[in-house]
Amino acid sequence: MRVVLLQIACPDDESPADRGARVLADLRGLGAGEADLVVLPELWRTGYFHFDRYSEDAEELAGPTIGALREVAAGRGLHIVTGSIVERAPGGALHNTTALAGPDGALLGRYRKIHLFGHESAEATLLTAGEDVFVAPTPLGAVGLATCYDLRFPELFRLLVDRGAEVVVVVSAWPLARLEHWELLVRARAVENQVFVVACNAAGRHGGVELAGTSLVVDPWGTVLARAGTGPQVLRAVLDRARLAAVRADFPVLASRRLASPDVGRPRLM
Ligand SMILES: O=C(O)CCC(=O)C(=O)O
Repeated sequence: MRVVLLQIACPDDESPADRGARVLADLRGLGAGEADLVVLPELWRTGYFHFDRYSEDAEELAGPTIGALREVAAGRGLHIVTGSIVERAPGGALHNTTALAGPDGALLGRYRKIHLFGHESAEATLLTAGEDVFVAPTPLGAVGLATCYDLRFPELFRLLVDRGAEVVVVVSAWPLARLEHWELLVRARAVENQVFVVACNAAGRHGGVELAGTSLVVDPWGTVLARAGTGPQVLRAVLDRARLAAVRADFPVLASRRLASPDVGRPRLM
């Protein structure tokens, strides 16, 4: 599987509409056969730290941003993890929502960020948390989705693996101030779950926050297959599905789990 990550900057002086047009042009410019899966970061159109724009920028899942990305997916015959939008749900609630589009333009599903971020962030007060984990079977392997702060919650990733995920795509707007955590957590989630982790971050500065960039593609052994710099960048990697099977067969850690087994009672508290 050839993956392409668009590590996008969201500068304050670029409107969401202009950014949308720029990113669509970049996507349409991808060479034929260059990618099987393209990934965009978290709230790339609005800019994660532009909390004042969340409400005016919110769209339905069937709105123009996801619609345009689905058209590109169909036109180029590739899967796209759309990065997230501020989704206005039918009942009016706002969510941080990422969609997966298939190579025929079909919407294969959507993931609403479960762990909303509240540290120096208004996200947790403006948005409503999702409740459902997301894994979709694709010809490329089973793809699970997670969003940024979710990285700090290993139980979510274990659930994704229990549901068959082979590749977990994490869309992010992770600040530079915690770059060390980002690298550590992306690799840890890959190693402990023996999955590929494709972590696409935003770059540059917006809303007064410097983002980390440093998008990463990590294999199920924890080996970094590709790492971006801190600026805007297109990052490429090739995922070999056989590698996942080999790691799990040669070093079957997941088979040693005790607390998930119905044969093991509740752990005793000492
Ligand atoms: O957990 C962190 O340090 C960053 C989280 C974040 O920026 C987000 O969830 O958007």
